[in-house]
Amino acid sequence: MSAKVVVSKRRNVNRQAIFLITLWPFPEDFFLSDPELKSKVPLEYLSHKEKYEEAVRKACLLFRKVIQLQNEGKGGMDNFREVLGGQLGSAILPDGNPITLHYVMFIPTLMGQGTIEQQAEWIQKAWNCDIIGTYAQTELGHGTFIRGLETVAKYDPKTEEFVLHSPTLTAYKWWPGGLGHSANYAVVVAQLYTQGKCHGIHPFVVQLRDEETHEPLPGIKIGEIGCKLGMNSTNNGYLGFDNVRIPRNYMLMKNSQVLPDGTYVKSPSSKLTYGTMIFVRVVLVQDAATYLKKASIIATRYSAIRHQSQIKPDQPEPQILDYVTQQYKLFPNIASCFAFQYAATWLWDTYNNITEELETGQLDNLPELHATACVLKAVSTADAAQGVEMLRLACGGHGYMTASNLPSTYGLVTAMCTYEGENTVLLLQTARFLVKMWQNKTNVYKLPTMKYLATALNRATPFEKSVEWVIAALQKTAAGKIDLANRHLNERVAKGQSYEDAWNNTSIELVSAAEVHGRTIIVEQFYNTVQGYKSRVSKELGTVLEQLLQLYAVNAALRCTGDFLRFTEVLGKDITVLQTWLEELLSQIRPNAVGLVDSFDMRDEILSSALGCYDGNVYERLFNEAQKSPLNAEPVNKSYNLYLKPFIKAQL
Ligand SMILES: CCCCCCCCCCCCCC(=O)SCCNC(=O)CCNC(=O)[C@H](O)C(C)(C)COP(=O)(O)OP(=O)(O)OC[C@H]1O[C@@H](n2cnc3c(N)ncnc32)[C@H](O)[C@@H]1OP(=O)(O)O
Ligand SMILES: Cc1cc2nc3c(=O)[nH]c(=O)nc-3n(C[C@H](O)[C@H](O)[C@H](O)COP(=O)(O)OP(=O)(O)OC[C@H]3O[C@@H](n4cnc5c(N)ncnc54)[C@H](O)[C@@H]3O)c2cc1C
Repeated sequence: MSAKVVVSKRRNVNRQAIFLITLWPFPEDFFLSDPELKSKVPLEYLSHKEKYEEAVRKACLLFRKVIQLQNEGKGGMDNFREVLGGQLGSAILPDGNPITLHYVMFIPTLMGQGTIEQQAEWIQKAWNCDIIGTYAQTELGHGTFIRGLETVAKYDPKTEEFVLHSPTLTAYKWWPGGLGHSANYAVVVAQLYTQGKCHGIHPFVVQLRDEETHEPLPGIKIGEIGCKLGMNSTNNGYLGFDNVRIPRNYMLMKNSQVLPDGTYVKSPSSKLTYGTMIFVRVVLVQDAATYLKKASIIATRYSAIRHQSQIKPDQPEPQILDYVTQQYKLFPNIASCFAFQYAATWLWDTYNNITEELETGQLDNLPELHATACVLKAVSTADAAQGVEMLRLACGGHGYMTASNLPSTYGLVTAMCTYEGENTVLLLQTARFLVKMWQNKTNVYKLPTMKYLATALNRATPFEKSVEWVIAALQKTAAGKIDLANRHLNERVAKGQSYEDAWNNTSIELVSAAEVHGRTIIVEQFYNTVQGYKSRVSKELGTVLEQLLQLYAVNAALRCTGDFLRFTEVLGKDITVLQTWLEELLSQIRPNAVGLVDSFDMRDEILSSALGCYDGNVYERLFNEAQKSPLNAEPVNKSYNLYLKPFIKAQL
């Protein structure tokens, strides 16, 4: 990963804004210049079935090109990450990729949960795409509470096979990407029974379809779940089993095993089964940054083009970018792009370090990684979804056009708040960990993202207009909220409630405490990154990064004013200083706004937006896109003579 300075000079605003980005040596042109990866007809004018068929065509070509690059020694996992992620991936397949799960969850699960022998058996086939897999965990009746999953896998020692069965309709797998018509294998998460005892959920490799004819195998009931808010080419499917037999060694046995006679060998930790879910949550923070960057570019460039109303009666209509309310919609989201990018990079490095430890049997840091991945996925995806919607609204009617690509981007980013762990549930997971740390304070000193909890509660944080103060105030607020929630938990238990009831009755506070903890981590990572860059970049870049950091921090503080007044020494007058500081920063960032989003370096083909093109020819592009509507192929539609005309005549 090489960091370079990209200088973006906008001719029509004649300003220089530079932005430090991490450049992946990724050959975008190799994909974007391929005519076969372009849609002949805008997707929105295809049928549901045509959209899926077009997505499969493109996905196969996309991955064929990635494998070609790999065979030529031009990159490996990074290329997959680029074509699967929210940048190039969603540009080529804006309605979702039906093969994503093969790479994002099927292969990682084989690697994370399979023995060496099983990896040898399955991984090459999967990498060669001899088989296409998905990850089938969620059921019609359960998505969050995976210990409640109903699909069963009963071991038959006579034949040394597992029998998979869906005892109820709610046991049907429901949601897995690519499951409907694309994948022919799946990792299926099921309740394992052997020797008459249930040992909880475990992962199994199951063949779903014939490798030649793609026909569903006997006992397999399979299909797609229908239209959704977005991602309608992802081919999310359903899967029911009617006593389907698989060999014993189709149970992924890295962590726990079933011996030929049916003896169950327990895993060193039941949590290791959850490993795949951490990986995706970690990469989703990067995707949240990517989708928010895309929407920020579109809305900021459009705001520089759009002229509307008057600020002064004798003046021409200004760029809407000059309205402070518009700047308030745009600039904090631009700052969030940087914040989530830096948090994603830090989390990715942390994940890789801890995953290496897990390989050596060291589980100490797994709980903190889980808690941190949960809260950063929840906060970044929620903020990104809210931000994309705010940026769409900032573009007025044209933001509501499909041609703006903002509705589709919203459909992609808002799904992230649900999949890979619904956000509230993940925040509660983080809260569970925080309360445990709080109750057992000796552990807190060791954990990097937690050590502030040891001192923050009793530390004086007199107000000052600085990022350092905001971080200290957020930390003190997080500690105060965890402490208060813990006290309310104990009070409820003392009044006779069970711990579980007390937990449920305190859960609003617990979720809120976890969220503030997450924001503390994000601001601190942003701060650390900027401090690290300042000595290595030009003064002007350092100034811009500092402005963005301050904007992100002061906006985070203003979102917490109620809690700040409760848990820190801040006073009402200090909140006024924060508000004024925010307005000063909006004005300081205004000259660099377009340059900053330019430096996200997303080409027009990636943006796929009539509003966000680099040349700014918004109106011509909107009008040209309108001509692609099939309705415009003829001046009078047949419905006139069939319905309208008789209707009108009948009224005369
Ligand atoms: C490459 C880039 C491209 C990106 C493209 C992306 C496209 C993506 C496409 C779409 C893809 C979408 C694909 C999909 O959507 S795949 C389906 C995703 N589904 C989920 O994420 C389900 C969410 N539910 C859960 O995670 C569990 O059921 C929870 C945890 C909520 C409850 O469960 P349970 O009832 O058991 O909870 P417990 O509270 O008793 O916890 C028990 C203990 O376990 C620990 N624990 C729990 N979880 C983990 C964990 N994960 N790692 C490590 N540890 C973990 C926990 O701390 C606790 O420890 P302790 O406190 O007892 O010590
Ligand atoms: C686009 C998309 C793609 C997906 N892809 C896959 C896939 O490939 N493979 C797969 O296995 N799954 C997949 N999923 C399913 C996804 O993982 C689940 O939707 C998710 O885990 C949430 O579970 P659920 O839908 O059952 O919601 P529920 O768990 O029923 O949640 C519904 C509501 O109940 C609340 N709730 C639930 N439990 C608690 C609790 N303990 N405390 C407080 N509130 C609670 C939630 O906060 C939420 O508000 C996908 C989902 C989507 C939207």
